[in-house]
Amino acid sequence: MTTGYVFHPEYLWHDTGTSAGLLPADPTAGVQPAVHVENPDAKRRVHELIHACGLLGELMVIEPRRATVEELTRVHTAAYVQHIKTQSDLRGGGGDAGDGFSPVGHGSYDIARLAAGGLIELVTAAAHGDITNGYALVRPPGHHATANQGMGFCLFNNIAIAARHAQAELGLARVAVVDWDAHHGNGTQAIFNDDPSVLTISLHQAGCFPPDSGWNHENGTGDGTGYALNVPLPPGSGHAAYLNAMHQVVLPALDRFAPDLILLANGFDANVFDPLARQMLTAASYREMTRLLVGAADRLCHGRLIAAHEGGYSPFYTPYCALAFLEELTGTTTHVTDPLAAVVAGYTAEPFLPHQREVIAAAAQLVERIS
Ligand SMILES: O=C(CCC1CCCC1)NO
Ligand SMILES: [Zn+2]
Repeated sequence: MTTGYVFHPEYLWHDTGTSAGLLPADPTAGVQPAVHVENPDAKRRVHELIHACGLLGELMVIEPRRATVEELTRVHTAAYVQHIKTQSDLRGGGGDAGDGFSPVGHGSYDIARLAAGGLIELVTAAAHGDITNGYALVRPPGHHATANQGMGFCLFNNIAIAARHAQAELGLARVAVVDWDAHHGNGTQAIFNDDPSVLTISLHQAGCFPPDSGWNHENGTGDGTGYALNVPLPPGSGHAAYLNAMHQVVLPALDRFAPDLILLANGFDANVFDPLARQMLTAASYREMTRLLVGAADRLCHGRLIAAHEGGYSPFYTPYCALAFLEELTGTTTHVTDPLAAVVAGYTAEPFLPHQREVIAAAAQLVERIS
């Protein structure tokens, strides 16, 4: 079993500026400049930990390439692609992808193409049997980007572009997208909303971002009815709720859909220390969730599970969540264990609460619409 790995220094050069964490600085309005929350640090530290603990040596490094405009426009409008390029050409950066929350630095167009191209190279390697599964540690993230709008730090929808490439070029007709980033995978859902060949399943903190998005009734439209599932978990949801959602919704949906490829929008921002959400997952939670997803991929599609890094903003804890994920993906262990496991042990003990059970049951009822 071989796990592919995509990383590139340019991903760290996507410049999100000195916005005050989330918003452009505005000193006269009292909005102080600050390093943007979607900055390279957490991702750099993930890569450094993978390297320092020796796991990098277990991975097949796959070189990314820049996605072509043709590959981008399988998902995005030509006008939007051009918008990102125009914003990226601004000397000194300061551009935005469309919602005021998604900085486009000088040169970010080519970096975002390299992120999407990294996913394309991984799914290609999996389709050719060169790797079983893989992980693309990319910036900028993608799962909020719709066909014509950047959103939530996302420029191009890396996962959606890879899904369309897999269908168009690699003969992988049925693609399942699981999104366990803390925020709703609205962009991916919108892109495939009327398409039964792509199943989207999003587990996220209810109503966190985008506002008023990712509710149970969002179940696909037209021919795609039944092929979008949402599990809007209440704030404070942790191990028990997420593992129940995996068992009651994600795995049964994947079994019914019988995908040729599983893509994972792999955000780690549902972790207990993340500044942009209020969930309580730990490295141990990600380990168990990954174990289940790897099992489903082995059962359904020759192990073909390709993950794209999305959110995850705690520079000190995200690396341990990512390492736990990668150890399960590769079927190996390293000498590094979560040094905060004892600190968060009580968090994982939170009970599975009725209001969480209700959300999961509502999503589980929709699974039978999948055929
Ligand atoms: O991690 C993210 C980005 C969420 C933020 C975007 C603006 C406020 C919350 N999306 O998955
Ligand atoms: Zn997120």
